[in-house]
Amino acid sequence: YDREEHTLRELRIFLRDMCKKLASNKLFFMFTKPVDTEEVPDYPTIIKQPMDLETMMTKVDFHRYECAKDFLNDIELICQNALEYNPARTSADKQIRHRACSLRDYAYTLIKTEMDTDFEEKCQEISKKR
Ligand SMILES: CC(=O)c1csc(NC(=O)C2C[NH2+]C2)n1
Repeated sequence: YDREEHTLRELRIFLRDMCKKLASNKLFFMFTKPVDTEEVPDYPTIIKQPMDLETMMTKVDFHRYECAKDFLNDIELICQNALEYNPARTSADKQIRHRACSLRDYAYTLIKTEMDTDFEEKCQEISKKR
């Protein structure tokens, strides 16, 4: 039991660092906080499952991620939401779509290069048992 809790503690430390790195990149500022439904009233009519990096940091602290795959699923959600909400040919929409794709690719690459494969496999085994 303790060994598993130690593994998940180490995962949370890694994922907090991931959130920090992603949120500190100016390119991704529009993904750092929930969309303000006062400013953008049609957002919740289009995007049914909003996600952002600040919410993800809170989910880390609430032990909502048991492996990096679960974390990347929420990164994917941020990306898909942005592609859905910004479909237009305008440069504004194109720029947000490009940044959403950059966020996704940067997150996958950070995890692939900085996380030990065996460690993620151990986390996924723990996650399956729970
Ligand atoms: C987080 C997100 O995807 C987002 C926040 S504002 C926005 N889009 C716009 O403000 C307009 C540019 N075309 C609509 N997208």
